[in-house]
Amino acid sequence: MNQLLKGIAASPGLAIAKAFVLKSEEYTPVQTTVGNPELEAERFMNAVNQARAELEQIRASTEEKLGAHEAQIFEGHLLILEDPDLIDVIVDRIKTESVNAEFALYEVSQSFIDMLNQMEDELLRGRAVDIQDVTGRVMNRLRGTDSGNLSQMTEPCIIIAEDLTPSDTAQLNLQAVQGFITEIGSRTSHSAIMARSLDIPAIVGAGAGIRNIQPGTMVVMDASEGVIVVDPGVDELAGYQEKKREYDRRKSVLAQWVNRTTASKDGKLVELAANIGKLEDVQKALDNGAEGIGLFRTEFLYMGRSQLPTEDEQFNSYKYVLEKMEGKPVVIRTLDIGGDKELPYMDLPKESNPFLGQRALRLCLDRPDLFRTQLRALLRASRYGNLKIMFPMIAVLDELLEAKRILQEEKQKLAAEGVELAERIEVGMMIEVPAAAISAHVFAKEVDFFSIGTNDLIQYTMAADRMNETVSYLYQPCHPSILLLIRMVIDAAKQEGKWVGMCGEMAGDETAIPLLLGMGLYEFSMSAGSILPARELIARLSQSEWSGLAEQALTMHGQQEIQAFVQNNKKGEQ
Ligand SMILES: C=C(OP(=O)(O)O)C(=O)O
Ligand SMILES: [Mg+2]
Repeated sequence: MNQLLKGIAASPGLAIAKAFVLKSEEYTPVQTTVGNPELEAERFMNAVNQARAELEQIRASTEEKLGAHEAQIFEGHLLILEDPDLIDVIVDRIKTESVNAEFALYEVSQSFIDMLNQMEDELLRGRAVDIQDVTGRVMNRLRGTDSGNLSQMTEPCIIIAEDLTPSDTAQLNLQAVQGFITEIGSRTSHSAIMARSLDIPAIVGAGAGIRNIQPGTMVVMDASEGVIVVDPGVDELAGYQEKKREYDRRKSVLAQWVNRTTASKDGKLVELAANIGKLEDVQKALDNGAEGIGLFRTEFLYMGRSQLPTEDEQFNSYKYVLEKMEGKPVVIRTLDIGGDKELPYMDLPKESNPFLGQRALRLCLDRPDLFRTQLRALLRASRYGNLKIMFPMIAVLDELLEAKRILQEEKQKLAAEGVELAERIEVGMMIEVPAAAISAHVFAKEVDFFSIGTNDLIQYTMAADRMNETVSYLYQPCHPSILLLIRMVIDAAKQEGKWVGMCGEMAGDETAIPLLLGMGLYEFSMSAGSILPARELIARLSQSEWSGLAEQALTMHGQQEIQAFVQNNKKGEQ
C-alpha cells in the first residue's frame, strides 16, 4: 500500500531498495534454579568473554573504517564488561541465589538501565543505551541467538528498525545496506552521527508508522528531506530513480574537488573552511575537502552535560581538533553562550531580550574564572597545530582590549609554569555587531584577522530575530546594507594588511559567494556539505570581473534586484 511518512533527516542521500525489517525482540527471562551455580557463573563469564571478543573486533574495524575517535564508543562498551558493579554483582547473584545467568543478567542490568533512564542528564541517559547494547550482546551469547545478521546481509536493502545501537550501525554491511530508517532517535543520537560518518542515508525518529512496513516492500528514502515513500507507484518510483541518478552524478562530480586547492578562474586563491561544533565534525570537514576550520563553536563542549567542562577536558578536545587538522588553520571561538544557547546548570538570570543581553564575550568578561579556564586550555593545546583564537560578539574596543589583556596574562602564567606554547597564535574577532563593522578600521589595528558572523550581523542590522519565522522576510544576506557593511570590514582589514573570513551561513550561499569573492573575502567557512559545491562554483568565477560586478551590486536598492543580477551574471560564467 502506497504510503508517505516523514522523519528527521539525519544523514543526507537518496536510497531506493527493499525493506529489511529488524524486529527488536522483547525477551524477559524466567527465573530458574540451577543445580551447579559455579558452573552457571562460568557459563556467564564465557558469554562475557565472547561478547568482549566481538566488541574488540567491532572496535578495530570501526577504527580502521572511521578513525580512532569514532571507535572510542566501543572502548566505553568494553569498559562496561570490566565494571565490577555490574559483572561481579551478577556473578554474585548466580552463586548466592542459584539463579540462571540470563535472569541474573537481566535483573541487574535492568536496574542500572532504569536508574539511568530517570536521570535528567542526557549523557547519563545515553549510558543506559550503552549498557543495554552491551548486556544485550552478552544475553545473545548466553542464549545462542545471533545478533550478527546485520553484517551478513547480501541483498541491497534499507533497514527499518525501532532503533539501531552504535554496534549495530558499525556492523552494517555497507555493500548491501543502502540506508536506514528508525522509529526513534534524533539527529544527535549515536546512530545518526555514525551514519553521517559512514556517509549512508539515514532518517531517524520516523515514528510508529514504520512498524507497518512489510519486509521486502519497496521503499524510497529521500534522506536529505526526511521523506519516506513506502511501495511507490510506477511513475513515482521512476521519478525518484531519476532524482537518485542526478544525486549520484552530482556527488561523483563534486568528489573530484576534494583534494584541490580553491582558486577562481583567474587564479585568485581563497580558503574554504568548515564550521564545526563537535569533535565528530572534524572528520566530515576533512572528507569534504576543508582547508581549515573557520569556526569551532566551543559552546557545544559546554552543552548537554551537568557541569562546566574542566580545563583538561577542554584541552583534550582542542588538541584533538588541532592534531587531526595537521597544521591547517583552526579558528577556535571562545564561549558564545546566551541568546538561544543556554546552559541550565549555570543558572544565569533570565533576560527579557537575551540576544541583546549578556551574551558570549560579555558573559566571559563578567565571569573571568570561566574565561581564563578556556583560554588556558586553548593556549596549552596551541602547540599541537595551527591555532587561531577568536572572540565573539564584540561591540566596542574596550571589550577586545580586555579580552586580549586576560589572554596575555594567562600566556605569561603558563610560560612561567614552563608550559610549552606555540610560537605564534593569531588572535581575531568576529564581526557580528553592526557597531564593530562600522568601527572595523579601529579594530583592524588590534587583531590578526576578522571573521564576519552574518547570522548575527544580519539580525542586528535588520532588527529581525534570527529565530522568528514571522520576520524572516527581513533576513536578507544580499541586502545592500549588509553588503556595504561587509565591504567596509574587508576594506578596513586590507588597509592594515589583515585577512578577513566569514563564518556565518552566508559564506556558503551560492548567490552571495560571487559577490564576496569580488569584494576580496579571503576565507569562507561553512557547513562541511557546502564546501565542494562552493569550490566548484569559485573555479568558474573570475575574481577581477566579480570585483566590478560587486561594485555595481552595491549601488542597487534591494536584495531581489541584487540576487537577479548575480544569477544573470553567473550564467555567463558556466
Ligand atoms: C557564525 C555566527 O555565530 P553563531 O551562528 O554561532 O551565532 C554568526 O553569528 O554568524
Ligand atoms: Mg553569532
